Amino acid sequence: MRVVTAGEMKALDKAAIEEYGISGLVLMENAGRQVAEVVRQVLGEVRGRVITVFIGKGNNGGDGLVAARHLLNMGAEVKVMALADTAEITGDALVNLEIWQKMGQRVYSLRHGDGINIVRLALMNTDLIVDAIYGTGFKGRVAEKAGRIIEVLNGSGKPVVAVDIPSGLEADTGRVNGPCLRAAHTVTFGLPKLGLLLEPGAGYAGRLHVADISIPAGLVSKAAPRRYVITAGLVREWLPSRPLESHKGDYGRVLVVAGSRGMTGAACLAGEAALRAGAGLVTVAVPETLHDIMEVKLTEVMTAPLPDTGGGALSREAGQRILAMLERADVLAIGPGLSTSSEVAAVVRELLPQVKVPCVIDADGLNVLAGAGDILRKIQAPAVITPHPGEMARLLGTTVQEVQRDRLAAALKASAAWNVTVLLKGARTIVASPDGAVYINPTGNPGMATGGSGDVLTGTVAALVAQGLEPEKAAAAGAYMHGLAGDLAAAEKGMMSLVAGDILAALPASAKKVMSEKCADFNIVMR
Ligand SMILES: NC(=O)C1=CN([C@@H]2O[C@H](COP(=O)(O)OP(=O)(O)OC[C@H]3O[C@@H](n4cnc5c(N)ncnc54)[C@H](O)[C@@H]3O)[C@@H](O)[C@H]2O)[C@H](O)CC1
Ligand SMILES: [K+]
Repeated sequence: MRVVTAGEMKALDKAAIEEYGISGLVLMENAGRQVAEVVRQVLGEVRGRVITVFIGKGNNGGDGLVAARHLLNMGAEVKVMALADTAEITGDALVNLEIWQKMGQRVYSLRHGDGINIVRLALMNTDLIVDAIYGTGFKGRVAEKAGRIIEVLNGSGKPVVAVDIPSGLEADTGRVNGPCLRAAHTVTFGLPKLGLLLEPGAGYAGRLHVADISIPAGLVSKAAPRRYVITAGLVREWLPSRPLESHKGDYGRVLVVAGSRGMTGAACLAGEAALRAGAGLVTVAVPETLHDIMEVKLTEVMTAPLPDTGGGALSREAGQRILAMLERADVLAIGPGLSTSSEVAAVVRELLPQVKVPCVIDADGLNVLAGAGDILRKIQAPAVITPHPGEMARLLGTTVQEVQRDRLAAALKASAAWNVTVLLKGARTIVASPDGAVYINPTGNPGMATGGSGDVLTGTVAALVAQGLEPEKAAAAGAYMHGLAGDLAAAEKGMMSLVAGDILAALPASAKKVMSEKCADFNIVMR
C-alpha cells in the first residue's frame, strides 16, 4: 500500500475534484461517514451513547461535523466542541457547520475563557472522543491552550478516534513537537500518511483504518510515489508458490559466512533462520577452530570450516575458500558474529568486489566497511545491507542522531550512494532501493531489541533472496515476516524476556499467518 505526504494527498484530492469533478463536499461526506462507521464498530452500538467531537477550523473539523451528523442519525447523543472560533470556519467545513446548526444542534466554543472546565464537564459522561481538531494541515506544535485541552483528553481514559491523523502529529515526518492526541483508532483518508507509520507518530495513531473516500483508483496508482507500507498482501504476492513436484534445490542454497570465538550463536541463528524462512539448503561456514562446535549445535544446517587465525576468527586466506564455495550457492549472507579483526576486515573488503551472487551483508560485515562504503558499489551482484542505526552512522560517517532524525532520507541516500538495497533496522524498519523505492515495515516491537534478533533477520532475508525474490522485496518481506514473528512471540511471552530464539521459533507461524488469505494486515485495516 502506498504512503503519502500531506502535500501528495492534497494533490490527489485536488485532482479528484478538478479532473474528475468529485467535489470536496463528496470527499468530506465520505470521510465523515467512514469515521462514524469506525465509531460504531468501536462502541458496538452507538444508540444512547454519548460522543464528543472536537473540531478545528479546517477541513479536518469539517470531517468531524459530518461524522457528528451521521452519529446523531444513528441515535447517539453528540456534542461538538470547537477549539477555533466558528467564524473562522470556511468552505466545505462551513457547509457542514451550517447543516449541523440547521439540525438544531449546537457547537460549544472553547475559544474564549479557560475551556478546560467545559471540556472536563463534557467528558464526564462521554463514551468516546472524536478528534477532528487538526489533520494534514497541521505543522509545528499546538498552541498552549489547545495543548492543555489535548492533555485533558489524553488523561480522560476515554477512547479517541482520530480523524485522518491524531491532532498534534506532523503528517510528513511523524514528529510530535508538543501535546498530541493518543488515538485508539485513526481513520485516515485515501492513503496512509507517512507520519502515521514512522515513530513516534505511529505510536499515537493506534489501529490504523485506511478509508476509501472515492478518490479514483487510477489516480492513486499514477500519482503516488513509490513509497509503500509493507503489508501481508504485498508479501503474499512476492513469496514463491511451492508446487507439488518441487525439491529442495528449487528453494535456493544459502551460504552463511559468520561466527568467531564466543559468537557461534550468531552463525547458528542466521543459518537456522535461513532454513526456517524457506531456503532449500543452508551451509554455515565458520573459522576452523569453531567448526566442531557447530557440528554439535546444528542439525538441518550444513557446516564448513574456513581458514582460521588459530584464535577463532577468519584468516586472510578464507576469502579464496569462500569464493570456491560460492560456486555452489545462490546467495551469500556474511557478517553475523564475524568480529572486526584486521584479518576479517581484509577478507570482507577483498571478497565483496569478487562476489557474483546476490549477497546480504550484516553486522560485522558492515562494521569492517566503516569509512569504506564505496566497496559496496564494487559488488557485481545485487546486495542488501542490513545496518542498525549505529552501523548506518559508521558507514555514512555521521551520527546515530542524524540517521534517526530522518530515517527515510538516510536509507535512500545510502542506497543511491552504494547502489545496494538498504534495510535500516529500528522501530519501523525502512527498506530503500537504489531506484528510490522505499518500504516502511509496520511489524515488530521493542521486545525484539535483543542479541541475535538481527542474525535471524539476516538469515530470513537471505532465504528469500535464495527463493528468487528481488533484493528490495526480499528485504521488505523479510523485515515484515521477522517483525511479525517477533509480534507473535511477544503476544505469547511478553516483550521483556524475548530472546532471538523465540523469534526464530515463531518464523513458521509468521509465514503461515502471512500466507493465510484471512491474515488482516497487522495493524492496518482497509475500509
Ligand atoms: N482526501 C483527503 O485526504 C481529504 C482530507 N480532508 C480533510 O482535510 C484535512 C486537511 O484540512 P486543512 O483545512 O488543510 O487543515 P486542517 O483541518 O488539518 O488544519 C486546520 C487548520 O489548522 C491550522 N494549523 C496548522 N498548524 C497549526 C498549529 N501548529 N497550531 C494551530 N493551528 C494550526 C492551519 O491553518 C489549518 O488550516 C485532512 O486532514 C482531512 O481531514 C477532506 O475533508 C476530505 C478529503
Ligand atoms: K485529527
